[in-house]
Amino acid sequence: MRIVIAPDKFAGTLSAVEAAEAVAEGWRSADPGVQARLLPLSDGGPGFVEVLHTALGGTLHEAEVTGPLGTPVSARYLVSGATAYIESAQACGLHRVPEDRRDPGRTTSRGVGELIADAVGAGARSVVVGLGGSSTNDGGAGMLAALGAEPGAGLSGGGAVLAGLERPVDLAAAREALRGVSLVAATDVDNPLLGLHGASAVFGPQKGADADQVQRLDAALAAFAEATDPGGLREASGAGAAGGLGYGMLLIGGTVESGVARVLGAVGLAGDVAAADLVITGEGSFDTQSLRGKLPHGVAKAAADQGVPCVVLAGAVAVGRQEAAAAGIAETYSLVESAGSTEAALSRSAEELRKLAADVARRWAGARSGAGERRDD
Ligand SMILES: Nc1ncnc2c1ncn2[C@@H]1O[C@H](COP(=O)(O)OP(=O)(O)O)[C@@H](O)[C@H]1O
Ligand SMILES: O=C(O)[C@@H](CO)OP(=O)(O)O
Repeated sequence: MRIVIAPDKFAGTLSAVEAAEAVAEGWRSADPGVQARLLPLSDGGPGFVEVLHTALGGTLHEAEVTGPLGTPVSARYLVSGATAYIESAQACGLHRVPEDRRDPGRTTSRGVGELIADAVGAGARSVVVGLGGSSTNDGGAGMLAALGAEPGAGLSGGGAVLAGLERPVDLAAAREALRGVSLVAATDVDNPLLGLHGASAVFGPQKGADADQVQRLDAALAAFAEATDPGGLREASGAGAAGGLGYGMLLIGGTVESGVARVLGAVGLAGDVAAADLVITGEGSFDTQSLRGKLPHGVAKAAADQGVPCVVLAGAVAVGRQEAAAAGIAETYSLVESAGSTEAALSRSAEELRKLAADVARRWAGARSGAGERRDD
C-alpha cells in the first residue's frame, strides 16, 4: 500500500511536520509494509518556511527583526534559487504574543518588512510572503515603514495609531526598494481590508479585540487607506489577510496568489498523489471553512482529480459526511472522538494521532483484503 500523508498544522498542538510523522508512525505500526510519502503542508501561515524547506531544500537565512510587540525576534526565511519564501507569522505571528498581552491595536508588521529587505539585500528577485496566523491589524503599515515609507514613526506603532494619520503616506522609497523584484502575497483568505468582511471584523477577535476595538481598528484602517490609496486596492480579494498585510503588499506592487496552490505546486503533490493508493490530509479543526479553499480541500481536490481516495484526520471534525463526500473526501476521523475528549485530544495530540492512524490503517488493510469494513466516523 502506498500512501501520501499531506496534513496542514494542527494549530496550537502539532506542526505539519509533527502531524505527518505521527500519522506515519501510527500507520507503520499497524501496516509495516506501507510505503509512506510524507508531505507536510502549509497555506502560507505558520509552517510555510519549514514545509517548503523540507520539500525544496534551499538555504535557510536567519535574521533578527522587530517582533510584534517591538522587541526583537529571530526569524528564518528560505532562499531557493532566486526566490525567497518569507513566513509573516515568524515576524508577527499570534504565537509570538503571550495571551495576556494580545492587542491588535499595538502589534506591528514591521519585522515582515525587515525580512523582505533582508531577502532583497541577499539577492532575491522574487519574494513570496506567506500570510496567516498574524497578531497584527496594521494594514501592513509597519512592513511599509521598514521598507522606507514615510512618516516611518507614525506607521510602526501598530494599527490603532493609524487613526491619527494626517497626511498622505509617501510610498516612493518602499516601491523603489522593490524595484525589479516580484512580490507575492500567498494566502487563501479572500477578505477585503475594511468593513463587515474586513480584517478587523473577521480576524480581530481571534487576536484579542472586543467589539468596540474592532470598530476602532476598522476606522483606523480606513484612515490608513485614505492616506495611501485613492483607488480600489482596499476592496481587493486578500487585502484583509494577516491584518491588512495583504493590502500593504498590494500598495507596493505585490500580487495575491493562493498559498495552497503555491505550496502544492512547489512540493509537487500531484505527482505523488498519482502514484498513491490513498491520500491522508488533516488539520486542527476541519469545519465548513475548510471546504472553502483551505488546505485539506486543496489536497482532496488533487486526490479526486486522479481518482485516489482521500481521508481526513483532524483534531475536531464539524463537517457532515455528505459535505465531505461532495469535496471528494471518503472518510473523516476526529481526534476528539477517538481520544474521548477535547482535553485528551489537545494534551496528548501526537500520541492520539498515532493511535488513530493505526486504527485507520487496520481498517484500510482489512478493507483491501476484503476481511474488514470501513466506516465513516
Ligand atoms: N490535537 C488537537 N485536538 C483537537 N483539536 C485541535 C487539536 N489541535 C488543534 N485543534 C483545534 O484546531 C483549532 C485550529 O484550527 P486549524 O485548522 O489547525 O488552524 P486554522 O483554523 O488557524 O487554519 C484550534 O483552535 C483547536 O481548537
Ligand atoms: O493572520 C490573519 O489575520 C488570519 C487571516 O490571514 O490568519 P488565519 O487565517 O491563519 O487565522
